[in-house]
Amino acid sequence: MSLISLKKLTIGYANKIIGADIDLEFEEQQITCLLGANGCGKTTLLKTILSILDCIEGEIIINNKPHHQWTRRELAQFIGYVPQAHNSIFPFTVEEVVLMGRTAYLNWYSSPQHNDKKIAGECLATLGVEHLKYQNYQLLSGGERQLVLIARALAQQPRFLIMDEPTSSLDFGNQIKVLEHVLKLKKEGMSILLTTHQPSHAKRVADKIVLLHNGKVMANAEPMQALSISNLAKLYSLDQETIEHNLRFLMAD
Ligand SMILES: Nc1ncnc2c1ncn2[C@@H]1O[C@H](COP(=O)(O)OP(=O)(O)OP(=O)(O)O)[C@@H](O)[C@H]1O
Repeated sequence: MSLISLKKLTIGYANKIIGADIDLEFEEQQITCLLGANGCGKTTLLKTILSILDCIEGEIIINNKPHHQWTRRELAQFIGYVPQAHNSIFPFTVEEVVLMGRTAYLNWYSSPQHNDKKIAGECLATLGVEHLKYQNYQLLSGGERQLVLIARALAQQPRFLIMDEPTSSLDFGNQIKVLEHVLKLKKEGMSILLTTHQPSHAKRVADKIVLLHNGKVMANAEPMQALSISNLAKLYSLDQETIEHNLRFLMAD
């Protein structure tokens, strides 16, 4: 079953179209990886699905309901979001940042309860960063922040998880831990859409790979088919020999 459908979507900003004619289906309990060159519009697409940005044309159907019929609260319970790691303006503790993931389940007048704190603690423990709980989020390293933002999205307990370059600041061990965790979440029933600049990461976890190029979906297929040498060469504007030569060193097989 398709959890999210994008129909003839045009995405972008005022006076600036970034992508058009985007037709995609995100299935239940599947991992989709979105790849494309810097600036091709991956984050713009994610933010449009999340209703952070309005779509210029077309339609987004979420769980059989047009996205404009969803309230912010309903959407936050359905879709979790891991943005690219960023600084916080206020000196929140790590626990407070993760508890923000529980906001969708709180009334406007209520503060997080014991159960919310328990869930936040469990999410931090799952990612191996429970020891950071009372630290100032602003003082964490980029990789630590990234793990905390994943914990915050897990605290949302969403059905669909959107992750924008979730492994970009992580050391090799934590990259593997996050990829393993993504596979575990899928096993538990979650659907995931993530962007990455690492074809090997996409190959490791994806059921389906979407390549975004020049504002269009260039490929939407199973990993082996999507990650062909000719597709990668076109996507990253390199010749096929250079891609082939380097993949021998960079990919596992
Ligand atoms: N608020 C904005 N207003 C106008 N243009 C923007 C805005 N935000 C981003 N852009 C432009 O939209 C284009 C797509 O940006 P986007 O962040 O979606 O790319 P991306 O594929 O996620 O890039 P990267 O891989 O480098 O993170 C870029 O040319 C960027 O400069």
